[in-house]
Amino acid sequence: MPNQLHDSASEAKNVIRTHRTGYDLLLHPGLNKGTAFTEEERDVFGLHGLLPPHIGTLENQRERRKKALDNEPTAFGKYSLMRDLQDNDEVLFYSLIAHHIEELLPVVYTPAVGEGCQRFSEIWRKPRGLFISYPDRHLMDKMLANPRYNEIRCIVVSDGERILGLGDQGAGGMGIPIGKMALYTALGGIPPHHCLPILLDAGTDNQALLDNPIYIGWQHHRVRGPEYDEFIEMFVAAVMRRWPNILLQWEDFAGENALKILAKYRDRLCTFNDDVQGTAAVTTGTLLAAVQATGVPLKDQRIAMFGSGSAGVGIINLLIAALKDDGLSEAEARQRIYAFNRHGLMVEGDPALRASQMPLARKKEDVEGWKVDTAGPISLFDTVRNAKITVLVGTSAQAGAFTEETVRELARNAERPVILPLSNPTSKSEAAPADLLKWTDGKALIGTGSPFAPVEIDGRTVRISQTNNSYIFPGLALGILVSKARRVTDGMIMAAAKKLASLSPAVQDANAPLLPPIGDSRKVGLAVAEAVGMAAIAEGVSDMKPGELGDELRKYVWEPVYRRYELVKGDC
Ligand SMILES: O=C([O-])CC(=O)C(=O)O
Ligand SMILES: [Mg+2]
Repeated sequence: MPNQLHDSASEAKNVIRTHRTGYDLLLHPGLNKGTAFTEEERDVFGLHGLLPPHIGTLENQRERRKKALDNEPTAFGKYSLMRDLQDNDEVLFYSLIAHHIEELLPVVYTPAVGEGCQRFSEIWRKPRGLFISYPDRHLMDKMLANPRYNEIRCIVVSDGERILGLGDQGAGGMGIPIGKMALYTALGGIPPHHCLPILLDAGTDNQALLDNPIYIGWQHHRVRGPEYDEFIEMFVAAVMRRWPNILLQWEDFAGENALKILAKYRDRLCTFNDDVQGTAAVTTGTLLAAVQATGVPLKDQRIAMFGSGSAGVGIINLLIAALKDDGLSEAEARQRIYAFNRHGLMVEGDPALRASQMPLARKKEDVEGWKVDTAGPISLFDTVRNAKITVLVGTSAQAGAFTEETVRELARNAERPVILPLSNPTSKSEAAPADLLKWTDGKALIGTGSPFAPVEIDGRTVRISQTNNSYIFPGLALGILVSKARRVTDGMIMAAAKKLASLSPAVQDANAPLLPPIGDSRKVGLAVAEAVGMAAIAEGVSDMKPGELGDELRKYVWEPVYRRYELVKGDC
């Protein structure tokens, strides 16, 4: 019997061949069809009696689950139901999402996933993905060796230290790799059995978790310094031994670690950090679209980057590349950007600057002669006023940081100011779109990190675009996997950003939203994947021929439909 049949399904066209029968089959979320097993399959696989007599369809099943969701009043309750469904029947889970994408993405992903992580210990039920804790680090090879993981091609890994804007959630951070990989499949069409979410449990400094008797993680303060670096190194080495061609996505590591890890590993394997590069691509893509709508080229915009964690640094680096594409030199490009840490505008000589922030600081002479209201670090308001900022981007996790005074000042500098409060989840957003539109007389072009309802203003309805990396990472991953890219280059990230910008409704109509509707995310994912694959080929990190890519993409993409099952006799 071929090895891949040993512990997972092998798909040949629309047939699944498996040795599992009875209870064992029904308990496997990748194989379970519930009441949709046919009469013949119930005979062959020994399912009679384990299932009620009704033979259902995927449509019946969706209806049943949708009713249960509709009856659940809270977002967390819905999240919990969807997590259970995913661990019970993956085809049904993805089919339900595909049919209600606008409604269910905010349930399985941001913002509900935030509370899902905070309360992960309350709802932990079944194994999904891998928990690798620091005390178990010497068992890594053994854990990864399980034949269940033979078909894995991509991993999303977190250490739970900076979960969205919610800080350290310890092992509860596993909700994020699970949620991101759900979008790999839902939006990128990546087969679920190719995906492995991993949580590296290096402890937690969240006291509430350390004190909580039902906390599922390692109840210990975070391991830091050389021990932490060694833990990450052991992990990467073990992953590369097991799957030499793996795609490894880093997610929600604390800022300094995120940047350090990315710099250390990006030339050693096929890897990217979504908070650094995915967020950078969606933000740059949105800005490229927005500037077309404003009629003022990117090189003539003045951008305030409020927040300089992993996302802020990633965005600035990609924006500099985009400004250079627009004809500026590196030095001129840097002059266009005003970057903030939590104290204020970063200016050279400030002892509070971290190493990664130094290159982002303004020169002292840039701010000399500014009229400022407050002593100490320069505020966002004073920067907007003095530097005549036209674009405001927030990655600070400081709710309400874009105040009325600041936004009204911004509106004096541009006919159509661009405002992107990107912090997640909704409770951390730097501003609410309804306020931004009110304070700018409806003129602001807005993109938010979390989903927001449309806003009524001056008799029109403004749809709010969700500038979330979900427009990028599923397609980026798909493009990488299909082109068999060996590395993730800056050119591939920029190609994703530009492709997204080209799909913007605002490019056709300056009053339309900046990004395509969430309901089109799957189409966006495919388009981004193709652009990424082409860039990988152009940059020499993929050996595929450009003409082959489209066909390979279409062949690879997985659809949530039930397949016919055949029993394979095995010795296990
Ligand atoms: O997950 C999201 O919605 C966006 C993201 O990566 C983050 O906020 O860390
Ligand atoms: Mg993230």
